[in-house]
Amino acid sequence: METGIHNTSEIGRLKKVLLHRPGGELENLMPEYLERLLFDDIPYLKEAQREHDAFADCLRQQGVEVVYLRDLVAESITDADVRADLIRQFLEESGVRDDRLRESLEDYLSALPDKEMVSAMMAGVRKSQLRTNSARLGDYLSAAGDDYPFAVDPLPNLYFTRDPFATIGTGVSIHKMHTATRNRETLFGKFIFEHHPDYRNVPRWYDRGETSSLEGGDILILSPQVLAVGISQRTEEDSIDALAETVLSESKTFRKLLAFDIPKSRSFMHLDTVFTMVDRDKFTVHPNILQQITVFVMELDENRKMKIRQEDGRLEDILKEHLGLDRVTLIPCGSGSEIDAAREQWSDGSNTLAVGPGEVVVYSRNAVTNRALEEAGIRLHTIPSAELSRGRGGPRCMSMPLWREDP
Ligand SMILES: NC(=O)NCCC[C@H](N)C(=O)O
Repeated sequence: METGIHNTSEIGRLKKVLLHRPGGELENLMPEYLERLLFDDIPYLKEAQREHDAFADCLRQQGVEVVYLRDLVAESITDADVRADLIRQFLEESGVRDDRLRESLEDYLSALPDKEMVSAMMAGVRKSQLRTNSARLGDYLSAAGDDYPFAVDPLPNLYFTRDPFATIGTGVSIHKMHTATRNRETLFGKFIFEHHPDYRNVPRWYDRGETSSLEGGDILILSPQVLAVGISQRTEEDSIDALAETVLSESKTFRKLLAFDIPKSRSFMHLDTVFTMVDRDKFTVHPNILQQITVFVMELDENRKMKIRQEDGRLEDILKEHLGLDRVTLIPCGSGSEIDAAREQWSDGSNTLAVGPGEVVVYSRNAVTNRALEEAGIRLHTIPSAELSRGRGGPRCMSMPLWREDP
């Protein structure tokens, strides 16, 4: 049972991982609000949970300890003050302004045991769940005259535990997210890393109070010395400057940060939607963006001043040089077919989770890419993916390593 954080690569043997089993938040998705909530479709919850359980079982079979976000948050509620603080901040960040509504929500949440309360926060609260509780609130709701059905919005993207915070080395970066809907998720990270007995003392590389956005899907740990971070739709250059400054000067091992400038678009929202590491010298990549990636190298010089230079040349050669490898193989999503590449990248064909060097978890639906990975000598653990993939994230997006062996 490891405590604390140890994550020095993408491919070291995975020992402990954080997941979130999708819950009631998916049953609070409505067609009119999908875009704002970053979904393209509404997954069928029961099936999504079955698929997610298969993912967790697959990881356990590989010797990985699986912990769940809801449990870590509940275990962070170490006393009544922490609990009251969590409720207060949650309602404030959920935009609850009216006193009557806030009181009613406080009553509703306070009456629940810790785990159920956390699940209720994650699921969101329908106004209809409150109406019967209080006549005073009923008056407010009918007077307010707005027909928006939620008192508190759901957090449907929580099962993508990769994004709101990220473990790097022995520390954590807690993120300011690009969108308001996902920014609320990071409050759970704040409470875990402030109060959970196993995690409260870990170093902090970035914080949710920063002014520019950074999301975990953009952060890849290529080696104990080299980080890669995407400049993407979700992660801004200023955040990378700040992260580089802290990690390169304060962490024990990291010496370089490679900033990957990728196209800013919904389908390529994070670096890990187009590029993941599958072995010491092998990567899967979406071929359509290879020509559009620019890599910048960030390093501290002998006076501890940040130096940034742009790399020219092929991605393989840049990776070879900075990782000290003799050769690098890029395995294209879609295996050379433009059509399969586009279709399978949309369903996260390039978003693999390594459980050890050369061994990755992938979605079953991406058959063309999966065959290419096998032909390149990668061992696959395939998981079902009809419903989970509707949220636009794959096995890497759905997991946050807490402990990996060194590569
Ligand atoms: N690392 C990732 O790429 N995560 C996938 C996040 C999907 C989610 N619907 C989002 O748009 O943020």
